[in-house]
Amino acid sequence: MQPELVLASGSPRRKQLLQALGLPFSVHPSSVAEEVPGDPSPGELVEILAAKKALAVAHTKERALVIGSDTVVALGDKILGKPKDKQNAAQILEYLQGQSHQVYTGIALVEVINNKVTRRLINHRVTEVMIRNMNQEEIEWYISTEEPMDKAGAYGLQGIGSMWVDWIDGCYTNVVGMSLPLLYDMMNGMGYPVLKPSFAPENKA
Ligand SMILES: Cc1cn([C@H]2C[C@H](O)[C@@H](COP(=O)(O)OP(=O)(O)OP(=O)(O)O)O2)c(=O)[nH]c1=O
Repeated sequence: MQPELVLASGSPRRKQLLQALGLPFSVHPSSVAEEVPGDPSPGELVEILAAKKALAVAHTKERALVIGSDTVVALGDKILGKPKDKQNAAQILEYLQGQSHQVYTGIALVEVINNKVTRRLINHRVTEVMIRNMNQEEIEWYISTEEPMDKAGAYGLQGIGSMWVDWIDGCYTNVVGMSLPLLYDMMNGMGYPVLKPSFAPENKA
């Protein structure tokens, strides 16, 4: 039986990114709480959460390679996820604007064979992003588009938010939700060559 490639994510961006690989896959969002005890660094946090998401879905599979991912934004001693509400989105944008910050995205690959987790590989990448100064009118207008509301750091580099992103240093897809060069390396490293795929066709049922 061929393994199924499964994306353990409800993020439309991650689905679009994974489609770029041209492999058949299914989407099974996980419903884990995005909380981690202690005081992890941003890199540790995104790796732990990516693994948590992938493992939760892996436990429901018989034979699969499950991909989990998590993105946060870090500036100074603050780690920022998605805004809680519009007021919080404004606070985050006010905090980020005018200086560069780091976007961390973790990827976890979990292999399941005969209902057992056989292997896991976890890693992350960091990209530096510079958001230029935004005035009050720009922040309010941007939030009224709703784009910031489901994104770490309250902006979308791939969308309207790009108007205020002066530059990035590092991997673009890492900011948008999943570094494709990292995923490519991890899949190849785990013995699932992207260019010679052997996954089961997508189950449409
Ligand atoms: C910084 C940034 C983040 N994002 C998104 C990627 C992620 O979807 C989201 C961060 O939230 P996550 O908690 O990483 O992911 P999610 O809740 O959207 O999906 P799931 O947990 O089911 O995988 O922010 C962008 O789309 N563009 C950007 O420029």
